[in-house]
Amino acid sequence: MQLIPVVTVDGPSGAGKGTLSSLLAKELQWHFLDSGAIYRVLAVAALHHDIPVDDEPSIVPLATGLDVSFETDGESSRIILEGEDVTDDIRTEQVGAVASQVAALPRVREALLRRQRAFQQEPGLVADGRDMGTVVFPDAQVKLFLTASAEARAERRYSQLKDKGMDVNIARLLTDIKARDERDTQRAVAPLVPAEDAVVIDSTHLDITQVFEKAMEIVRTKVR
Ligand SMILES: Nc1ncnc2c1ncn2[C@@H]1O[C@H](COP(=O)(O)OP(=O)(O)OP(=O)(O)O)[C@@H](O)[C@H]1O
Ligand SMILES: Nc1ccn([C@@H]2O[C@H](COP(=O)(O)O)[C@@H](O)[C@H]2O)c(=O)n1
Repeated sequence: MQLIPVVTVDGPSGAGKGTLSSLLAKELQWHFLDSGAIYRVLAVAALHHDIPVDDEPSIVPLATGLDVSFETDGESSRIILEGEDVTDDIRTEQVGAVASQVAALPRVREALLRRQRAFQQEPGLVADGRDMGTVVFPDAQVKLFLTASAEARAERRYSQLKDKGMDVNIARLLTDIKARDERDTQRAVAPLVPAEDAVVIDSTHLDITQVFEKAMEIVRTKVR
């Protein structure tokens, strides 16, 4: 049986995983899984339902029955949670921080596994996250680990949020990024770590096109 090919892109917050993964998915004409969006939607659901972020027994059923749909219409895609469009709401730094707390709960991660694996569909999948190559798709044909210095990532996030007209402070962003790195790398289950067979790309001094070309070079050698 021919396995449906998967390219995983893991790495810390703001490294450019989403940007790279969507470019790869477009180039290959494959599906795209933004697994962070699932954790972010769960964080918003917990906030909506007034569930404390460390209340694992209440968040597990919420994760299992999460009423979310990812609606794509040509170039644009919307995320609908319990009938409400949360596409923009999930992208705030506050929701990112809550998502990383919820994501540290082992049974919550377990509850979201099947939902993520369901994205592996013909003709292939590009999966973006923290544990795509280590836990969710351990048999992926290509595993990339995209990183960059915390300072470069904070600057990128600063420009991104400024462009959206948001009032942001770079020192605060750097502190938040370091706190998220600490939580994501130190958690007991599925910590952020490169898979043993991952190729590490440090994008600190690379622009988006250079990262994309490097990644495509690796993909071409492994996927036919
Ligand atoms: N190599 C790069 N050089 C400069 N800017 C970049 C590069 N890669 C991505 N960016 C910019 O950095 C910002 C963050 O990128 P992106 O959202 O892809 O990161 P991410 O790793 O998916 O973050 P998160 O895990 O928090 O979702 C975006 O504004 C993107 O355009
Ligand atoms: N596979 C994943 C993806 C995400 N997380 C956690 O969710 C937070 C938000 O993710 P973004 O990629 O959208 O920034 C992130 O900080 C992780 O804590 C995860 O654990 N596993």
